[in-house]
Amino acid sequence: MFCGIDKFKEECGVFGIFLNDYKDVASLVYYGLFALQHRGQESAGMVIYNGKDFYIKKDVGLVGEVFDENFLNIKGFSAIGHVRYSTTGGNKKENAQPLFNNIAVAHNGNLVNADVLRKFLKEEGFAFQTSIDTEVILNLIIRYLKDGIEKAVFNAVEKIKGSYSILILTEDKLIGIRDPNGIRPLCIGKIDKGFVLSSESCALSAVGAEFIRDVEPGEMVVINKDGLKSIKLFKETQLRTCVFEYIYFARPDSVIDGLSVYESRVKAGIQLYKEAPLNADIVVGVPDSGTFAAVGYSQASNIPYGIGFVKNKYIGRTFIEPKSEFRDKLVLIKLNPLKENIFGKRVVLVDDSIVRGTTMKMLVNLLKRAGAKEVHVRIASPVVAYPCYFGIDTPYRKELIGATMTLDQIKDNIGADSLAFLSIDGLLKSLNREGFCLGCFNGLYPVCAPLNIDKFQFEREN
Ligand SMILES: O=P(O)(O)OC[C@H]1O[C@H](OP(=O)(O)OP(=O)(O)O)[C@H](O)[C@@H]1O
Ligand SMILES: NC(=O)CC[C@H](N)C(=O)O
Ligand code: SF4
Ligand SMILES: [Mg+2]
Repeated sequence: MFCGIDKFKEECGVFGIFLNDYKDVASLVYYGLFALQHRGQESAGMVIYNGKDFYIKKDVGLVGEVFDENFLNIKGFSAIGHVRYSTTGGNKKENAQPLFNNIAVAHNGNLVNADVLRKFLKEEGFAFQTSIDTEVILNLIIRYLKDGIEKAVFNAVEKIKGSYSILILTEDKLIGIRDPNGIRPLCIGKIDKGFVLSSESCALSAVGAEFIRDVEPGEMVVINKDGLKSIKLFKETQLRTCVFEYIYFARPDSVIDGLSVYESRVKAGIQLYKEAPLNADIVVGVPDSGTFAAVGYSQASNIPYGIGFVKNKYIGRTFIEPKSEFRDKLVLIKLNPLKENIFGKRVVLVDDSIVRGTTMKMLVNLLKRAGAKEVHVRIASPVVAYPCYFGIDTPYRKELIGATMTLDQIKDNIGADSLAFLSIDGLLKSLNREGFCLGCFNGLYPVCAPLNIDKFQFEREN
């Protein structure tokens, strides 16, 4: 798959629908998952309920590859779907979500105490079919199911720690839960005589649903034929949305917890100019996610924005990575500099983030070879110096360029004429509110993070 773990990987996306009519729920979830494809490209899956039976389809691959016409023609009342980027447990068919055992569960996030709970459940006789943390959630719910699904969910979330936006599908209910810190997004939409739950609002538009609101941190929403009810699962909650959703992960046409992702990126670019101004001839953004901050930097500086790179639009994230000496040069087939705009110019090169620094090093080099007189790098987020434990597959700390080098060393390493990152204060100013997880920038996480993290910890047990 694309690039191995050499940068922050996306997370997962969940999408669910509950209708009072017997309709094409499979197609609707398919469209929803398509709109969330950027959140996970390893595997996809869906569970449909037609009033009598559950139908399940999941596999490794993209949304467009996993579901066939026969499956998508199944009609029903409700369905949930998932796109996965693995954080606990490898990328294989058994680990694809939703998980199913009379109820279906789809999870975005990562548990930090899955190991203890898995051991506890195994001692109680629960069998595990997968090596993912999500199965702990499913088995905990099943353990308490005799008291009814709502009570079972309540008891299960009391035990799990970490980040989770979860969808649960039963014969008569669609349930959505967001962890007490609201680390991963989840929102509610209205469609015909029913409701939609989605990781991001961009997927609501894809099915013609109308955005109602975000699920609150620590809230459970239960949807059935009588409508939607809300239950508070925790006494104490706080909003700590992952700030990287705004910086890089989420689609720019989504609005998360009241903030437009697009606007937050443009504003980060404006703030970046205020903190690190300079004179130059052209502002260039790194496609895709660096583009918006570049527009902001250009607006604030009055330096014209120009296209600096042409991106090969067929380079999906499923690009097979050849195990060859050219591995490091993958970016060359993704982005090609536009000499006409670059030659002889002082360029401000803006990207949303630097993780390992491999992308930026090559892009600076490409611009210089295309005749740029100077290349000044501006990054619209602070230095990533700590890993993430909450649903992002991060490189180890020693592989983060910001954890091992000073600013000057990074500048020299990537070959830039100057380099500046947005400060944490500046980032918060551009977002214009508080209530974020900033763990990968300051090492302070909303939930105690484990000392050792091993994505494949359960692989060896099965
Ligand atoms: O420092 P690095 O480890 O090289 O990673 C940082 C780069 O990775 C991301 O882009 P990515 O290529 O994943 O996707 P994009 O096209 O959506 O921006 C991010 O936007 C940076 O450009
Ligand atoms: N990226 C995610 O949200 C992953 C969800 C879950 N931890 C898994 O590995 O499947
Ligand atoms: S550590 Fe970083 S990537 Fe992980 S949830 Fe917090 S802000 Fe997001
Ligand atoms: Mg990028």
